[in-house]
Amino acid sequence: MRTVPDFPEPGVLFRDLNPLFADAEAVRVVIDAMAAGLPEDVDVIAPVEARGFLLGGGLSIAMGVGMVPVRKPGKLPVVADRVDYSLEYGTASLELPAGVLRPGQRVAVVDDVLATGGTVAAVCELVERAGAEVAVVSVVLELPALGGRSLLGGRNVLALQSIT
Ligand SMILES: O=P(O)(O)OC[C@H]1O[C@H](OP(=O)(O)OP(=O)(O)O)[C@H](O)[C@@H]1O
Ligand SMILES: Nc1ncnc2[nH]cnc12
Repeated sequence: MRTVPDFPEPGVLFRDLNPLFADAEAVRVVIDAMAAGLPEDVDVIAPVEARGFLLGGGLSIAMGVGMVPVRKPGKLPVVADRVDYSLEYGTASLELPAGVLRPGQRVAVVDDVLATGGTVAAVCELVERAGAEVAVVSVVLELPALGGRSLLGGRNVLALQSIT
């Protein structure tokens, strides 16, 4: 990965994982490590648009479980629920598709970066409001200086790497 200063706005140190995603061996190592860390009783993966989708497909195949994609507004034909949230550089909203996540299912929330935690906290809220359970939040990279875990309560958070 590489660090790009002042993107998408002044003061943000943007951690760009595109070099990782472009490297087949790195992708394999990351997917294998994420899969190895997930609880065995996970029923479904909830990857977050857009960068979480780059991990969700591989992880779904590696784990043998399906996916419920969590999407930005205006993309889903039928919406179960929506949460508005703040992230490191602004505000946004995420939506859960209707009729695919079942109450009681154990969900792995998957994304590339945990920064302020606003994004994955919003996904956890969508999952739990649907009556499902967040078994784990799995990310490639955590930025602990931004305090993301504090927004996630006592939830199980796995990060492959953390940098300050
Ligand atoms: O912990 P937070 O402060 O919420 O930030 C983390 C989120 O920010 C990025 O997504 P972004 O909203 O930039 O969208 P993208 O995946 O479409 O690039 C990243 O992929 C995480 O989802
Ligand atoms: N600093 C950062 N780098 C990459 N993705 C991010 N998402 C939120 N903050 C980020």
